[in-house]
Amino acid sequence: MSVETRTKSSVTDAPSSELIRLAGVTKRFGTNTVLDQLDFSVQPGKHVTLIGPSGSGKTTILRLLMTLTKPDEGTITVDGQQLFPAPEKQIREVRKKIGMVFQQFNLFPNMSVLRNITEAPVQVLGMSRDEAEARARELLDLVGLADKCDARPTRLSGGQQQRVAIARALAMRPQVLLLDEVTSALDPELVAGVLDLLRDIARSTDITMLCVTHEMGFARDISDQVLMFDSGRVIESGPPEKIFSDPDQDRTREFLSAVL
Ligand SMILES: Nc1ncnc2c1ncn2[C@@H]1O[C@H](COP(=O)(O)OP(=O)(O)OP(=O)(O)O)[C@@H](O)[C@H]1O
Repeated sequence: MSVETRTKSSVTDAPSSELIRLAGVTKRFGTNTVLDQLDFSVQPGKHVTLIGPSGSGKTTILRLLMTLTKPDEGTITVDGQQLFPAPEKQIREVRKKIGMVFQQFNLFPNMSVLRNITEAPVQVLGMSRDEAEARARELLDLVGLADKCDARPTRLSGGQQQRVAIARALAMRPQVLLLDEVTSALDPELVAGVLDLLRDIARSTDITMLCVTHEMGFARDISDQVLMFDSGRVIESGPPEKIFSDPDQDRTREFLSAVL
């Protein structure tokens, strides 16, 4: 794969700093405390998977990082720059470092596949249209859709739409890729192809991944670290071989026995 400049060879074995840090983050919806004094950090180039029961707050963390919602308390820092609280201009700068792929693809239905991918690099990064298109074609090749440049997303299968969404996220050359249950809306026969693509991206680039998934095999394959959530807190974290085979917490064991 040739995702420019972000090959594994540029990763050192011991990343020196944190790329993402959440400190004392609390998020409430009305009287519902969804995240409760949450602390965790992610090192550059690492793949961290969030697992846990429905409603435990996993998606809310990704939405906070995307600035789609704000914390009630605490700080969030990305690449040394504070995201909350911070002035608008700084938030926009930090946001450029983060790409997200959603469960429901969220493509623009009235734009071609190519335009879906080029729009943000042109509008947000100020890239020339020629450069953005060259990059988009390279990414479409990467995700196996080189022949779909001119198609409308609605003419594509769910799996193909999700591949376009992955290409669109990568087009911004993010340092961090957030993946929110990206195969949950797909027909079962399309799931493996999308997960294989993400495995390839995880293996062959140095992009940092924060991933919410119910696909435990995928989590086991790509993760450097798994965080087990329950009621807005991380109740256990560790490498996948530990969490999936010999967790410390009964709650983790109980959750895994229900989903594996
Ligand atoms: N905009 C909102 N308004 C009110 N409550 C919300 C909102 N967004 C999320 N919640 C509540 O916050 C809690 C955590 O939701 P979140 O989506 O983060 O959980 P999750 O762990 O990702 O769950 P799932 O695995 O089902 O996606 C849930 O109780 C949810 O109902």
